[in-house]
Formats: sequence, C-alpha cells, structure tokens
Amino acid sequence: MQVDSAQKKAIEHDRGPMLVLAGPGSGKTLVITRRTQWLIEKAGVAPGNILVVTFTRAAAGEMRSRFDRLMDGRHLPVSFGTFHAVFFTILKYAYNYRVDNILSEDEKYGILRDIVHQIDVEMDDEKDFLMNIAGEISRVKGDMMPLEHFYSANCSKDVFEDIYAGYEQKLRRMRRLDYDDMLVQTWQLFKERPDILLAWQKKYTYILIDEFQDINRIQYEIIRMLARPENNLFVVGDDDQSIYRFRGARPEILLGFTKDYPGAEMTVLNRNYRSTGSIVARAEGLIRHNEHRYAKHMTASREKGREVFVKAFKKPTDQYLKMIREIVDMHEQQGIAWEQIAVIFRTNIQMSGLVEQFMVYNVPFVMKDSVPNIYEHWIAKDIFAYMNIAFGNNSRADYLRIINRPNRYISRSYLDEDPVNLSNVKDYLENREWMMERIEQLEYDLYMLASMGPYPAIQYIRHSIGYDEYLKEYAMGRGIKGDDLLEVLDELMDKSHAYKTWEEWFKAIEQYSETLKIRSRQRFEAAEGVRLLTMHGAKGLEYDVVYIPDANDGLMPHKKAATESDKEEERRMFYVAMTRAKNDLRVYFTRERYGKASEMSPFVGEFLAF
Ligand SMILES: Nc1ncnc2c1ncn2[C@@H]1O[C@H](COP(=O)(O)OP(=O)(O)OP(=O)(O)O)[C@@H](O)[C@H]1O
Repeated sequence: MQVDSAQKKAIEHDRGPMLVLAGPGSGKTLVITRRTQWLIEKAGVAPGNILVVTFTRAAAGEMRSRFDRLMDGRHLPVSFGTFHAVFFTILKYAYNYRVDNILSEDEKYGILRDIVHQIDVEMDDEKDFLMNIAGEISRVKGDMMPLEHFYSANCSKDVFEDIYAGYEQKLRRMRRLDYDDMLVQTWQLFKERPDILLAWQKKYTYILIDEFQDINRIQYEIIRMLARPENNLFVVGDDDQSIYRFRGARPEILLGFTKDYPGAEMTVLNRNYRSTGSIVARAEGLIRHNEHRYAKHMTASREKGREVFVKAFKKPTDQYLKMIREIVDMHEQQGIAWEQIAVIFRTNIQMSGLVEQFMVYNVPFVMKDSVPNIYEHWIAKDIFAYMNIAFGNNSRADYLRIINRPNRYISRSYLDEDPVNLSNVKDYLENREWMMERIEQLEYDLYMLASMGPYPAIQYIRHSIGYDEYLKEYAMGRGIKGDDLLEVLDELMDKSHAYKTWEEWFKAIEQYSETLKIRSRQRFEAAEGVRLLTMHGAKGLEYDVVYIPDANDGLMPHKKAATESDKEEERRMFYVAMTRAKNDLRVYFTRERYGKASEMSPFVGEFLAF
C-alpha cells in the first residue's frame, strides 16, 4: 500500500516528540505499525525498546497482529499493551503483585454495596447509584484530585468522602488494587524511586500512543516521566473523536501537547480512506460547528458515492419497520453480510424498540453492550405489582412495593401477613377512619384495574391512582429530573399498545427478557447478525452500512447536555457514528415520541446545510 505524504512524515519521524492529528479512517493503525517497523528496520532501534500503548485490550491485540503481519509473521518483542497492562507489569516487578491482587468488578461493587448499606445512603436505584459512585471514585483518582475538592453529583460531599474512605480502607486491608490504583501507584513509585524509573526509561526508549485524545491526567503524567530524557514520544489522536470525558478523558492534553513539548513536530492525517466522499463531506459539515477543536479539513480518497440518506417518520415503530425491510433487502438482494450493517444509538435504552421488532421479524442481530431491560426497571415492577394484586396474588412483597406509592401513610407493620388480607388490615384499623378510607380506596382501585387491559390500566395507575404525582414528588425530594422517570412510563405505555390482555403481554415480556439475556451473553465479534451499538461502543469500528435512528432533538444532543461543552461532546458522538460508515449512511428521525411532537436533531440540519 502506498502511504501518503502526511503518513510518510509520521512514519519516518526520527527522534523527539511528535503529535499526529488524525481524522477518522486516515490510517492511524497503519501509521503506528509502519512506524514501529521503520524504527526497527531503518533507525536501528531494538524491538524490546519500543512500547506501543492503546486504550483497549482489543486494540492492542489488533495492533499486535497487524504488526506481526507486516513483519511477515516474525514475532518481535515489541511491547503492545494498554496503560493498565503496562503499568501493572511495572508494579509487578516492584511489589511482587500477582493478578489476584487486582480487584474484580464484582468485588468492587460488593464492597461499595456493603459500605452504602452500612451508612444507610438514600438512593433511587442501587445499581445506578453504585455505578455512578464507582465512576466518580475513578475520576478523583484519574484526575489526581484532592478528595476535599471533589463534589459528587450523586450524594452529599460527606457521604461521598465516607464511601471513598471506606472503600480505600477495605482495599488496603485486602491488599487489592483497582484499575485506577494501578495508575496512582505507578505514579507514586516513579516519584519515590528514581532508580526504578531510570530502569524503565532505559527499557522503553521509544513510546507510541494511540487514541491520545482519551488520555487522562495521571496516565499523561506517568508517560511524561517515562519518556524522559529523550522524549521520543509519538502520540496519535483525534480531538474530534474524544467522547469519553465522563470517564476522565482530557482531550485538552492532546491540544496542549505542543505547548508541553515546544520542539514537538506535528502532522495532520487528513485523508480519509474509509468512507465515500459524501459521507466525509457531511461528517465535516457537522463537526465544523464545534468551536473547541483543532480545525482540519478532511478529504476523501474514495469517490463521492451515494448521498447520505435522511428520512422522517411519524413514529419510532414506523422507522424500525422500514429499517427491517431495507436491511433484509440489502442482505437478500445485494448480498451484504449482516455483520456489515450497524445500527448506532445514542443510548442503549433506545435499543429495546428495534430489538423487539428484530425478534418479531427474525432478523439476526448482536449487541455490543447489554441493553437494560425496561421491564426490570423499578417503575415497571411497581406497575406489575399493582396488577398482580389486582389479579388476586396478594403477596406481601407486592403490597410493600406499592402501598405507599403514592403515599397512603400506611406503615409496613400493618402488612405483616403473607399473603396480605386487606380485610384483616381493616380490622386493625377500625378506629382510624382516615386510614380505613385509604384502604377502601385502594380496594376500589384494585377492583377497577382487574378488568382493564394493559394500556388503560397503566393510564389509570398514573392518573387516577396518582402514580405520576408520586414520581414527581419522589424526583423533587431527591433533586433528580422527574421527566426521566415519567419517560419510563411513557415507554411502557407505548409498548403496551400492542397487547389487548395482560396475559398476552406478560407472555411476550417473558420471551423478550429471556432472548435479551441470551443475546447479551453472545460474543460480539464472533456472532452473526446486524450490529447494534451505542455511539460510545462504535468507536474505532467500520461498516458498509450505518443507520443512526431516532436522530431527534432531546436525544441528539441528549437533553442532559446542558453546557456548550456538553453539546460539543454530543456532536462528537454523532460525528463518530457518521464516520463509521464506509458506503451507505442512513439517518432517521421521527415526528413523534411517546405521543408528543418531537423535532429533528439540530445536528442533522447542520450536516445537511453543508
Ligand atoms: N495510504 C493508504 N492507502 C490506502 N488505504 C489506506 C491508506 N491508509 C489507510 N488506509 C486504509 O484506510 C482504512 C482506515 O484506516 P484505519 O483503520 O487505520 O483508520 P483509523 O485512522 O484508525 O480510523 P478511526 O479513527 O476512524 O477509527 C483501513 O482500511 C486502511 O487500510
């Protein structure tokens, strides 16, 4: 393969620091593997002195095998690894750590759960809460931030500090380290032991880093130490594809690289070898609206191809049905492999509508991230508990779920039998008229629900029983957005439309949940089927055909994106999704969501106007 002049400049860079700004499909992997070859064959660098760092294990594996192929299958001792793998090796030599010193994700959540139960924290959904707290702990460590300067978005400052302290104590007692500790401890080791640092500096005299826009503060500080004194540091990245700010990525490090290394060379890989001219031009039309970026003009090496296809639909289901017809046609008539077709969503929650339709029409599919099952959401469980009771299954667990949702001011201690018998409860409450009234009202509501199909029953629970009001108060009391909770109900109602009886719906839910479980266990790379991905999960991948459905305002950009910089990150996500397409990009949006009017994503307007 003939390399272009910008690629050549990067591959043949001799000594000292270099920044390679590389657009999508511009041959980053090619440049890194060819440069590694060049260093060995032309600059005489020993393979063992070269370190190539990537962000995921999959990327390290891919890089290694592409390099091996380039070297005609000779397996040279170049180190390819993620930051964590490289730093863990360094720690292993220093402290005799073994792999079982690394904390597993399950252990991490077990420890956090115990601490949270001990200090009795208030939270809506335990799983979500723990995940957010784990993310915040990781960010404090990755940003090298003093704990006292950190404010949690999920609980009070004191509670966060207690959780953090409890977590750290437990890890030390177990002699375990989490992924972030690998970074923190390597940094400390290098600071405290110049002799050890020197040994590693001598080992890795040439360092190459891929996806440099995703680096965090502590990773960068360690790499800076390691690269001294010669600073043969070769970094490749694309600020326009930085979409991991929530995980601690700091793209400003890439943009500030030439300030940190004033003599650094720089080159821009701006030729896209992946996508057709139309896709490259539209993607550029979008990303140029970001102000905080290194402006680069991408050119396409391929022909113009077909225009990016944008289409409006009335409802989400119309859009899914059309996609299914097209996808089956592409596969059957044009012979496009299922695996070459990807559907990219902003969030994985969005996927359930298409997944259900794929199941109905038997289209094979595979998901990269597991899709949360809406029927297991606590709000769905409340609705189902109401219905279980209405149908005569008076389990205490169901009663405890709903008795104070909405608040009826009835203490759990009155519900001490299993199954619950409301007549007995009324007997206890004989003298308390206001409580009696509430129980009688509940009896009446349950009687009404028993004769209703799914859609009217949810409507009744929301508006006549007052569940919507309860959710709004619940959200207000916790400082969270009520709209997000109400949306779960909207989504359930949307789905309930298709079923006349609860029996039918419950059966379909069981089937759906079972299939979802099986699909989530399938290995993404190996399985056959259309690829369903989130924008985050799509990073680094490429497909013949890419669909971006639900390109609606509120989702793209997501309504949670409040600041200008949040919106720029959303635009980058959309850009990453668009640039995964090689030949055919289809962007769909709907005029309605949950029965309410909805607008096209402003991003679509931006790229269409270009
Ligand atoms: N000089 C070249 N001539 C022909 N094809 C090339 C050239 N350079 C790269 N390519 C091809 O372009 C495609 C994209 O390259 P690569 O996968 O390295 O992109 P990337 O920069 O990592 O993309 P992204 O950042 O979007 O994930 C590959 O199929 C690669 O073989």
